[in-house]
Amino acid sequence: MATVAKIPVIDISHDSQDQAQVAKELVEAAIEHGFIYIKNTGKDIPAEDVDAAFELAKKLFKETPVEEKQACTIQKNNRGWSAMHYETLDPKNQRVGDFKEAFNFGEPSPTTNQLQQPIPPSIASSVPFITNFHTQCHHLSLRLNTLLGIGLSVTPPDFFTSAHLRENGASGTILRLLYYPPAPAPAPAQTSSIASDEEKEEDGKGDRDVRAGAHSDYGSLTLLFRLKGQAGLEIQTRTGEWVPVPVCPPGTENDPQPPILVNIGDLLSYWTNGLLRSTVHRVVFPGAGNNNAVEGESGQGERYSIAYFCHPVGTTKLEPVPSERVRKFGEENGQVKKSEARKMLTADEHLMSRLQASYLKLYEEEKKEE
Ligand SMILES: O=C(O)CCC(=O)C(=O)O
Ligand SMILES: [Fe+2]
Repeated sequence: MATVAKIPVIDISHDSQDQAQVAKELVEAAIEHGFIYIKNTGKDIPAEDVDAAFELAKKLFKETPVEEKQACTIQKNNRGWSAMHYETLDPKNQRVGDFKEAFNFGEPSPTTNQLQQPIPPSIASSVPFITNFHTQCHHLSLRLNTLLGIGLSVTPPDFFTSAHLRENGASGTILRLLYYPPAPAPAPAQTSSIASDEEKEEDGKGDRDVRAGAHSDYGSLTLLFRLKGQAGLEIQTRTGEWVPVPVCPPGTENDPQPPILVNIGDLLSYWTNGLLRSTVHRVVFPGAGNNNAVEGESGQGERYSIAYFCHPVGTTKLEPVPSERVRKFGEENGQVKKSEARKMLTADEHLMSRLQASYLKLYEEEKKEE
């Protein structure tokens, strides 16, 4: 069995807890691993709502006619449907796009609470549920931002939180439903040896599809919901190895839901001079010919996940955050000089540059039209 990622499990659900201590644990995990399990006790996001969100994903990916989804094809605003192979998260190494389908919901309008994008008629009755789930994730991400602010002694302590408030402006925040179909049947044996095929798979450049290519996330924080038994997510350790991230780490087996996996995105890493770590990860097909499988999980069947990509208000200027620890880290690691030289980006500019690299077709087509 595989050696699994050693990611801390943190419980932020008790109001009576020592917030400074929880904040410290969260920040240390964000620095060391870039990934943190948040125990899901159902207080922030009720267990039945997580179940309902996965039911909605099944309806969208399994029962909705493809024409309805096509009419909502993803746009430059990053909202809508992304068909199989449409997105390529690791364009340098992938020959084909990701073996997945996804649907992105942008933030509801702060004034009307409506989604501002086309929605397939088959799931139109679920719009109030989607906006509510979006808002529940928003509140959890605000709590995490507040704890990060406390843990990093940022001044004022609500610096991160106020940069993320919906009422302070529009952001690139997305709630994304993901569907990964079952593993394709292995290609018929060719004349080449099995060993060399395996070698090609090892470096991610094999013919066999990768579910989500190696990447780091773009925003500040990502909240990831997964289903028990469905393997596939791996992170890259500091020494370059790929290790699986179990859905239910020890101590969470009896919780109402698997923990919510939180990871730091590139924007927050950039904003903190690289102190908080944006860790590279991918989704693969563990199991066949690869021993990176977690006990009790399977990697060949279909897989669902739900990601909430949290972004600050688009106009936020990404100057290093006001924290002594961030400043010192930047100085010690030569980041400060670089940051003086670097063009000061806004959160929207930062996101745009990343989207262009992974939606090759969308931006190629637009280039031709220009
Ligand atoms: O499906 C997963 O487990 C992870 C997906 C992911 O990393 C992403 O969409 O950015
Ligand atoms: Fe990701």
